[in-house]
Amino acid sequence: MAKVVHKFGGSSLSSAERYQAVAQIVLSHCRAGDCVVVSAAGKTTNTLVKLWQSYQQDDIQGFSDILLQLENHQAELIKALFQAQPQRQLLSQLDTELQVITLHAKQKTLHEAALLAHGELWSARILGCYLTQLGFAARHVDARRLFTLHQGQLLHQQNKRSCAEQLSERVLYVVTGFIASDVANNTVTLGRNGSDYSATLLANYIDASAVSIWTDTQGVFSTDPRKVASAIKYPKICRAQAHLLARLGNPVLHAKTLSPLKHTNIKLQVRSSFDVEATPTEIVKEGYSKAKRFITTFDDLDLIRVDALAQGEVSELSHLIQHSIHQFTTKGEAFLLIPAQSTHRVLKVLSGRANIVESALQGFAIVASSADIAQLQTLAAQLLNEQNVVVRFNHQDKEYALFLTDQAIDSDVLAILHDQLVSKDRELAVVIAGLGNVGEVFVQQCQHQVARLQQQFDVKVVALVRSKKMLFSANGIALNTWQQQWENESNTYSNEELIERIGELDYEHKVVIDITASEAFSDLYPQLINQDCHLISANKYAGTAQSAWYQQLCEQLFERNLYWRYNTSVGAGLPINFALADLQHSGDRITHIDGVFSGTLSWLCSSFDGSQTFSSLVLEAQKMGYTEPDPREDLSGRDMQRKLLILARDIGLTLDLADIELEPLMPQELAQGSWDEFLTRREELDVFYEQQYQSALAQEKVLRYTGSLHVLESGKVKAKVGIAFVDKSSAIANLTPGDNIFVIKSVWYELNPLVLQGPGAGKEVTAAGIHSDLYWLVQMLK
Ligand SMILES: NC(=O)c1ccc[n+]([C@@H]2O[C@H](COP(=O)([O-])OP(=O)(O)OC[C@H]3O[C@@H](n4cnc5c(N)ncnc54)[C@H](O)[C@@H]3O)[C@@H](O)[C@H]2O)c1
Ligand SMILES: N[C@@H](CCO)C(=O)O
Repeated sequence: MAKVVHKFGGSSLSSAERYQAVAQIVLSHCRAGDCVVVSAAGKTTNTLVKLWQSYQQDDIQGFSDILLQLENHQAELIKALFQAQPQRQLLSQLDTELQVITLHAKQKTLHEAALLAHGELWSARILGCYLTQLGFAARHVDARRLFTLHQGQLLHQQNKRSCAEQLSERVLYVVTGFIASDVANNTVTLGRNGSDYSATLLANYIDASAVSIWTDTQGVFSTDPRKVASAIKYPKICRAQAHLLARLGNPVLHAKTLSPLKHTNIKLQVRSSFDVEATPTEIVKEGYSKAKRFITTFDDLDLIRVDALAQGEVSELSHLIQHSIHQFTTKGEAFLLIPAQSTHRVLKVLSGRANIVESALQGFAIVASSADIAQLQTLAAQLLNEQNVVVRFNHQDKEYALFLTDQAIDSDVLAILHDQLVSKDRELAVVIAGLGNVGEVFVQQCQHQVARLQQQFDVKVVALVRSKKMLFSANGIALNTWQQQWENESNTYSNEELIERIGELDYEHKVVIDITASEAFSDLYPQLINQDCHLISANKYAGTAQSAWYQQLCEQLFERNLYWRYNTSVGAGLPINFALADLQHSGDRITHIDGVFSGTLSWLCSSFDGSQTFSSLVLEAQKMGYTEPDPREDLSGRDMQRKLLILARDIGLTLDLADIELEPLMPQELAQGSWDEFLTRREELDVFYEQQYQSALAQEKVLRYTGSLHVLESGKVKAKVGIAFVDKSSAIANLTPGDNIFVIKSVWYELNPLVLQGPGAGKEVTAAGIHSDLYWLVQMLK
């Protein structure tokens, strides 16, 4: 079973209550085999650093005071969490360790990293024992036995083996963060945010499926939420943007934390241990999240120009000063942004190769998609000018723009920048399934139509799905070059992958447009609804599924506040569903629906004059894109039966297909077998049709295929689709080939019915009808 690594930072473990809260999280979120990585409790590392400094300064009194402070804090935690024997044992272990520290200090043999390691060792031990006390099989582990470095480089193969050997039992392992050892068994630390790094490293070594970083913030925000109340918490951001933010010094994630995940599928999330119910931020792989906008601020930085930088030099410097250093090149010159208090150390290392360009700078960087960055930079410059903020240095890169200023960017200015620059547009991700006759035309029309919708809503087509392959791009597919993108980037997929990828989309709204003729695809609707997708269907299968399934689908949509539009499933682009809905909204009661609801059958019956065989006309209708993929769905009357059922359900009737009588327009025997077999027997269809045609003529009538639904006084329903011989002068006899006609009677339209007539099939009108559904969905979401 896939393992998960959970990491709890110091703030999550700052008191006995916090340990108890963390233990509850572990009990509800972890299983045997998972790992929990812990930092030192509260400010323990800072106190240990002070202890080290007093040792170095030979401050004996200071040393013993700080040691006592540490002892009191740890003893307080132990006494609050344990009793009797476990308490005595933990206190005695603590006492022994403090005595060893005192002894080493006296002997002048203390080591900095080994001293700092105590913070994590104590938290792992306390949490491990506390979980055991609660009955959870847990064991604390010293990460120095798992992670070994040689000359500053982690020995990945060896570490992977150590993890496999030492973390093989079905218990929960509570592992120390931050620390490792070198090949001579000396303690080394993994640097700033080292525990996060330990967690992702461990996840890589044990092939975990996910890492959760539990912290005191709720996730990753568009800007500092303590300064800007309207900061947006993003449920998903992609790794590249998280990495860029980290390089720019944003404190939520460190660049190093992300590196062990680089070529893996391990999921990473940042979530609050103080608010377990809050939605976390997931850091997802490229393509699984669209680019977000951020403003990250800087304080007290120096800008230095460097002659030449060796490979890896910036990360070494960054390690030295325990802070991210942002590096960039502009006009052929290399620059570094250094926290002012560390500039001296950096310049010393770069000895003579660097000089300060600007000092004591404040400022911010806007991070956004490359398509937006130039426009955002111009807008930011204007806003700063309006706010009288002087820009001392400014740099635009592919995915960010940097503004270094004299004054601090206070909360008011930051709020203005955030309001103007960080998009809060409402967004809709569109997934289009089925690129056949109608689907291809729909995508063509999308170019123009999506551009129109963009004026009201941020609409992006993010996936094109055929039966075997799909093209998925969370940032949006370029509609003018989609065929090319399809050639280069489409992939085979399974339904599970499709649902998972749709679930990963971090858009405010999502819609799946089903232009397939596939029952199997409509079977996915409940899963799509579970992923919060609205639905638009040209496909009739879900609308005509068994009542129980259909009802449940409608309830599921209702519960999740989702919309389902299916304008084109009856009458192609004709607004029949609108007409029925409008009548009912105005208090009317519909009693009769009669007419011709099949474009194919309308065209066939109106076009047939005996000059060519009926089956050759069927093939022509197929070519024109009127028929279902298998035209027998039309000839059997099944397609029209489906349409009548959809209309019946629209007027509030609980019917199933079996409740609608059906008379086929072809011999029953031709329904079996493949389409090719049908073609070899097409003469049987011709003979059948000719006979019906002649019978109608003999009665001085014409042959049509019609449907009718009557709601009787008693409330009983009579519904039928089948062959009809109609008067030559009737409206149905004189339909333009391919047209549908709906004759609606209601309480208010009783003697003079409401009639709706027009093309009932065809690629263009149907595709346009689906666009109408998309338009109305956007209006409903606005
Ligand atoms: N043709 C019309 O005039 C018209 C009018 C109204 C409604 N419709 C409905 O629109 C739908 C499409 O009609 P069409 O004429 O374009 O049919 P089509 O057969 O030309 O196209 C359907 C496409 O869906 C694809 N497909 C099948 N299963 C799939 C799956 N599981 N996932 C993704 N794609 C899949 C097929 O490969 C095919 O390319 C049908 O449900 C039809 O009833 C058509
Ligand atoms: N085959 C269908 C397409 C529209 O649903 C028809 O001819 O009416």
